[in-house]
Amino acid sequence: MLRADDLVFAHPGQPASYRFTLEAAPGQVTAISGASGSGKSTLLDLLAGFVHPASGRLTLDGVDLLPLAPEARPVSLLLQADNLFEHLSAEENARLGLPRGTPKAEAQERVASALAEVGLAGFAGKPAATLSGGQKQRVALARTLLRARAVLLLDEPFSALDDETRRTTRDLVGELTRRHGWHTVLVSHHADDIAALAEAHYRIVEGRLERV
Ligand SMILES: Nc1ncnc2c1ncn2[C@@H]1O[C@H](COP(=O)(O)OP(=O)(O)OP(=O)(O)O)[C@@H](O)[C@H]1O
Repeated sequence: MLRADDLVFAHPGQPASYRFTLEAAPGQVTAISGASGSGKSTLLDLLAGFVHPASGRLTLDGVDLLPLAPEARPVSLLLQADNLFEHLSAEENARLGLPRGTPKAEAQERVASALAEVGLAGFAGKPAATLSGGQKQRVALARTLLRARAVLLLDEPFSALDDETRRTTRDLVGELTRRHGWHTVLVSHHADDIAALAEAHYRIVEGRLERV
């Protein structure tokens, strides 16, 4: 279980502070909604370690995450767009999820398997710049698979996609979350995405997370 207990944070120069408490279970999508400017990205930044709370606790299965730098946290982050290096191929982008020094043959096999799992077998050599928005998100998910981190943070990951692609990409996120036991935290202001995907839903109101 990913748990945030009373994480207190204020942006420099802002008088009001946030106080976030939430639980995100493995194999489930936990949705976060809230008005523009309510603090959704700030919450993800706290979970990822890009900003530090003044007080509170953040644990994954009892392990304290707060002392860990962002790259040492068991956390992957997927944004609305711009998740890939455009000049690299699908395969090269996905491979960035593997530890440096992974033997070449093993890396090729694991990248091919991850691309197949996200429905992109046959796309390995394509430059990212030539992929559609949905295909790019799938490559980013393949990289996340290879990273094998227990927490996946998604910041409006379907917003740049057309309706049909958003449904299939959304279904894929749900499948991968269940299959790999990810603690997936989805920031979205789309009620239909939340209804289709999330087992739990919090809304940010006046700096607090309210269970919906
Ligand atoms: N680095 C910063 N310094 C000061 N204030 C900031 C900083 N980053 C964000 N804020 C402010 O904190 C508040 C919350 O911002 P945040 O980006 O977390 O909201 P959000 O809910 O993700 O909004 P949106 O839905 O519009 O993306 C906003 O009022 C924003 O202006």
